[in-house]
Amino acid sequence: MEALSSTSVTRLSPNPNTSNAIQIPRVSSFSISNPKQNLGKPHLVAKLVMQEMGNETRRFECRSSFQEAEFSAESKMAQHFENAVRRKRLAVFVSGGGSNFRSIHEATLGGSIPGDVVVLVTDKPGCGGAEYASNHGIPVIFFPKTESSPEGLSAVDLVTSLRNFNVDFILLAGYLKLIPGELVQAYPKSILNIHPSLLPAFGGKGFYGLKVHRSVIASGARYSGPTVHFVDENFDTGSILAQRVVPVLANDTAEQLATRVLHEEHKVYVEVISALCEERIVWREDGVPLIRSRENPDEYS
Ligand SMILES: Nc1nc2c(c(=O)[nH]1)N[C@@H](CN(C=O)c1ccc(C(=O)N[C@@H](CCC(=O)O)C(=O)O)cc1)CN2
Ligand SMILES: NCC(=O)N[C@@H]1O[C@H](COP(=O)([O-])[O-])[C@@H](O)[C@H]1O
Repeated sequence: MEALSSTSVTRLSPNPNTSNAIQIPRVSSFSISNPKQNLGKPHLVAKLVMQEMGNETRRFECRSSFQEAEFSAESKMAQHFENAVRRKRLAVFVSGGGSNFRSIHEATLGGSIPGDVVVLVTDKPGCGGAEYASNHGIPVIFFPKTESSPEGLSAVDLVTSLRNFNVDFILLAGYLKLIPGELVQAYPKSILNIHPSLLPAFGGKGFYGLKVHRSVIASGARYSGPTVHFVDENFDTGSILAQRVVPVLANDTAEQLATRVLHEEHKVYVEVISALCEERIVWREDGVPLIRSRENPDEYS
């Protein structure tokens, strides 16, 4: 009887075009060295299929009649190593000054986000964000194509272009146009937006920039703050991932409140993008996304 020194495994590994490997896996293979294991005949090598049970719980199910194989410490380490080392490729969408874009870009350069901004997308080629991108050697794509701007890309061409850049995640940072269904479907659970109010309040069509802060002040709300959420096909209705609270002061102008909120935006967006790139987003059974703490993997926020 011939002993096997390794077991061939079919593994479902991250699809580079999705936020979370678990969603649309791509099949690859590797070996688990297993000197103690004797599966008998070589042609009866067990085919192991990794079943993704969420980011947290993973196990191998043995599809042969021989045995059920537990997810080994070694393969788990291999998975973590692969996730840890591959920097994610980011596309940022902007329409304005781009201070969130700059803070994201600086965090990628400074090491707090394990990813790289590989392309900037804008509907306003002359905006501050596009200028910053050009000055830093980041390619700029013009989107969308409209009657008044026929040089912009169509949604289908934008998806192709982002695929060509091997983009993993899309980050909206003050982008003021509706993201079309084609893009949402091409990047499931992989597009984030930051909005300058505590959603679901003060969101939706017409709520952007200073209009949001004016409405918050006029409402009498005593607290406001940014929300980071996944993008679905409507304005501001995607799953909420993180929020920060700031006070609304008695004599606030919209500009003062905007400055206070923007300060928090820069911090929370970088924190969330770090978690996304480190694959620390997990989806609760009811569909709410949570962030696993880097320091204490048993804690979620
Ligand atoms: N499919 C989605 N697309 C976008 C989302 C989203 O959640 N799902 N978020 C927005 C950003 N957003 C607030 O976070 C937002 C931006 C703009 C508007 C709006 O009313 N825009 C005006 C046009 C403004 C202009 O071009 O100057 C409009 O569409 O008439 C609402 C919400 C990004 N896209
Ligand atoms: N509804 C979308 C929206 O209002 N987005 C807001 O636009 C500003 C862009 O600033 P920036 O260009 O300096 O990052 C930010 O406050 C962002 O939350």
